[in-house]
Amino acid sequence: MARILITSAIPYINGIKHLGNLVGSQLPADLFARYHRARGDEVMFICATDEHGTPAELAAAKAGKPIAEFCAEMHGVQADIADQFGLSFDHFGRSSSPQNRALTQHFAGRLADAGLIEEVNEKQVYSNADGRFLPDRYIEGTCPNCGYDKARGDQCENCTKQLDPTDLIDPRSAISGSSDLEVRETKHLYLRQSKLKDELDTWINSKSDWPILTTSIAKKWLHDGDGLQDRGITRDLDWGVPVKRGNADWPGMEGKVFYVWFDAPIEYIAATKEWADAKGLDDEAWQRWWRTDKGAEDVRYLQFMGKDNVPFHTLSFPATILGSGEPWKLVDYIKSFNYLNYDGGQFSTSQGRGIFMDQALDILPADYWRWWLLSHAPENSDSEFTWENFQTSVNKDLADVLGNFVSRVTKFCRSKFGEVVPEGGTYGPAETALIDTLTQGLKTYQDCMDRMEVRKASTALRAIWVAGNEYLQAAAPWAVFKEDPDTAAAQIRLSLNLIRFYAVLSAPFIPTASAKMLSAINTLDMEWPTDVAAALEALPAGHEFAVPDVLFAKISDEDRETWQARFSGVRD
Ligand SMILES: Nc1ncnc2c1ncn2[C@@H]1O[C@H](COP(=O)(O)OP(=O)(O)OP(=O)(O)O)[C@@H](O)[C@H]1O
Ligand SMILES: [Zn+2]
Repeated sequence: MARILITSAIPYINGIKHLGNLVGSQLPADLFARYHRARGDEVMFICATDEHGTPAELAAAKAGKPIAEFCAEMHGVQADIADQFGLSFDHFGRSSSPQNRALTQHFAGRLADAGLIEEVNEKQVYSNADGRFLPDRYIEGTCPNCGYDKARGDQCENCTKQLDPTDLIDPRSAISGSSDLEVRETKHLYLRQSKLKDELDTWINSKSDWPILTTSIAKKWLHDGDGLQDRGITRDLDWGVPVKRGNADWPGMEGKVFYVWFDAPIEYIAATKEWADAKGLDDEAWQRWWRTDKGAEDVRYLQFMGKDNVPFHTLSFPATILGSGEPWKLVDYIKSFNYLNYDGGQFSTSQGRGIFMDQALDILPADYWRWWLLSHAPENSDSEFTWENFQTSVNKDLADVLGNFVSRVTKFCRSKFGEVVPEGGTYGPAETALIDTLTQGLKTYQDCMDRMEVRKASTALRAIWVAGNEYLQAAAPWAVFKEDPDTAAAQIRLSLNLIRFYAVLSAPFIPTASAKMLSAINTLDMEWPTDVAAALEALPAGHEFAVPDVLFAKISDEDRETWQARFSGVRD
């Protein structure tokens, strides 16, 4: 039994996530958490909400709520939707937790002691009307390059030129619109990542099995231009982890907080402590996942995220861990994703474009989405959600192949033998051939899952479903029954057992349908098959079952058109 630690990139708190966010982080993480549990591994699956930073403050202000209240509420909303999507976190924490506050301050203290933090005096734009420093992207003005009048202080969206806020003509606050701005001196802490460059480079180079997307992004940041840059890890904000050096105050840093990207990955660890605390367990319970001096040396740690998160997970967070000089567990494998696009454009939270998790569940159960998203995961390139493709995939894979098999077998059995696994007959060459095909198919499926190839795994699983359908079609028990009911009984006995086999193998992808299949087939036996022939005898003759309701309804052209129209605009 292996021990597998899995973390999903933590979703930002400012709103409900779209399907791109889901397939780029939480959903594939859940797929592998479920798979490893099914294989008998001990799994710790951690996610949380990412709650600090200016966008959260602005979202709270827009909602007319104090920030702490807003975050608590949104955490509840996200937790509930995650649950409805079947995301099987062991703990869904909050980066604003006291555990994360303490641990973030602890890491900062260790890094400072190791000489890896530099105090830098900077000039930054202060808005008198807003009573706060403005992050670069909250300063708007006219682009000196192209004249676009809504250029941001970090970049002009129109001509893509990288800017400094002081480059803007007629700068104003993007929050209040006020042009009463001034440049003030302020002090910030920088993480001296450049000092760890060689160590990080060696570590990345040792990861020859990582997705190219992951290592190429890491290497670009390590080597392009002047190489790995030091990174500001503090901000002049109210909402965040107060800057402290361990337990001690940090002179000159009063009233400042750590930058959200410093504390967010630390929350993976802190959330595991939240889990232990919530269960009334001692520190040993979470440290055995995270401290190599306390039992974590045999843990395999997998991270999941979209491509924009890769630099922080390949460089900044490892710099924090390595720089601390303490025996914290480093990630073993980073599964990163390209982007899922929506119907000819991008998903966008700020513009409300695309399908959001709550809306998706409003129209169809989670498994329809899970199947489509995972079987079209943007692994090797960006991929695109279109309603046509979604309709085709659901109707063909789920309704015609898997759903139809379950329905035909159970209904035929009920009509000829009753709702009980029939006895009599023996298996012949067709059954032996099927078992061979399934044995090969199972191996392929496991290999893909073990290599963490999501799309290929879905293809392999589908091929396993198809094999059963083809067998049933060729065996034709409905025709055989008239002449030779015993042989038909053997065919149906095998097919009913296949339903259990399918439920077990499919559970990581479509857990709800899988549970429905198991409940119809009336068994709690979810043992992962090692020997296909034996697995197909789990339900003996005489075992009772019930014909389930329709597993997957087909999507009609009318539904597709209605939904396409409904989701063509922006959400309010
Ligand atoms: N279109 C997308 N396809 C796949 N993954 C995505 C997509 N957009 C964001 N992600 C990933 O989703 C995860 C959660 O993202 P987060 O909540 O931080 O939102 P975000 O990156 O700000 O996205 P958005 O700006 O669309 O809200 C991250 O790992 C991110 O890389
Ligand atoms: Zn411009």
